[in-house]
Amino acid sequence: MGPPDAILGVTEAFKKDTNPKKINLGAGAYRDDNTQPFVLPSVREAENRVLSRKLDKEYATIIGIPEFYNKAIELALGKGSKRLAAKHNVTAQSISGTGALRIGAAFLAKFWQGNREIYIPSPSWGNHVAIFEHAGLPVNRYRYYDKDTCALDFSGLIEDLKKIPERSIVLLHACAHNPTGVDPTLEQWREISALVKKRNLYPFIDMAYQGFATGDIDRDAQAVRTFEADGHDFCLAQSFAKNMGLYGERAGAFTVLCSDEEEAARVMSQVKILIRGLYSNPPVHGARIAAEILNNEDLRAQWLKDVKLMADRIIDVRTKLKDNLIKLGSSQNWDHIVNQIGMFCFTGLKPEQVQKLIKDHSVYLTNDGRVSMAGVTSKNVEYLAESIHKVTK
Ligand SMILES: Cc1ncc(COP(=O)(O)O)c(CN[C@@H](CCC(=O)O)C(=O)O)c1O
Repeated sequence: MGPPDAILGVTEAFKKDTNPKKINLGAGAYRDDNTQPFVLPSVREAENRVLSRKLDKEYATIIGIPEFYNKAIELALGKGSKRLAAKHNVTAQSISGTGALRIGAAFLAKFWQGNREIYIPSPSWGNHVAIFEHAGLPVNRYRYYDKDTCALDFSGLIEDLKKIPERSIVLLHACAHNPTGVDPTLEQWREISALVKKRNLYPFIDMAYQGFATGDIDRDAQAVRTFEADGHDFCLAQSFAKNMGLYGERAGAFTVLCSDEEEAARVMSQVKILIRGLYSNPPVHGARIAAEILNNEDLRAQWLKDVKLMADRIIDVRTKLKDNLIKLGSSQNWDHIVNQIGMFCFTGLKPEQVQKLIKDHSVYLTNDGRVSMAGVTSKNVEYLAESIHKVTK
């Protein structure tokens, strides 16, 4: 019997709890201030428009719906991208962000001729290890988080990037790092990019939260655009689960940024062969909704308002949680709750404290102390602060 998933298993345990005060801070899925799932108004309207066209249910192409994947990569690189204009990108629709990572893992496992290891941050999203190991790529780590300061361990990151064997693959979170909520500054991204170039490392950028970190889709893409501007070739995984709330629709995109159009044509041929053998072709409905938003200015404008509303609510409850902990007289420094960004807060709670929160207070979070801030609301934040205070004083 295998163990429950470290992240998705938290929600299963939460559902079984009968305590009316229970709080689910497990899976990184946005909730409104009433802890309800939120279907973005832009998504509802886009879906209505798609349905009104009474489209067929035929297979998409192996690489999906062009109106979706062409706009997805443009969202990431920006309308002025020189590499897009030069057709250096190989972009395919994927089964959300996980699927994009999996195509990339399969592609690199088959064709990468450099050092056949991928280095991911310590810590990283729990599923990264399984995705790359299932594809046959050994996973190693580089330092990323300083648990004493609850902030980026930039010197450790740089030191490790200097030691990683040349031509290794390096996984980078574009924004809203999961689970720490700690991102490099733009200046630090520039240093990371220069070092990755100098050490001849190959970047695989995971952008699962574009727009969700700051509420600004361009600002959240700065790391990706810095790497493009610096001339890197790289893989990119995009998810529209969080920033469009299309969790169950599985809308994502996978890109390989190649050296030239000719290489892109060869890479595209191989990506198609891999996808065909993995799942043949992707689901159409979610991609049609996302395409409707990305191709229609009125819906895109509404979407930008929707994604900012989500990001702003998260930022608001971060402040409320910290203020409540201070009001309770907590002696701990909780600055990191407001300094961290995106869906998650890496609280610093130890596993034994997490277990007490779950067992004694019905507050559910992952064992590493990660809190999905989306589960915090103006109604439960006081109870949450009291519970955290009781297990940390
Ligand atoms: C960094 C990162 N990459 C990729 C994904 C995959 O997202 P897709 O849904 O496949 O587009 C997630 C989702 N992580 C969230 C959601 C639950 C999960 O899949 O673990 C989380 O960490 O709670 C993520 O945090």
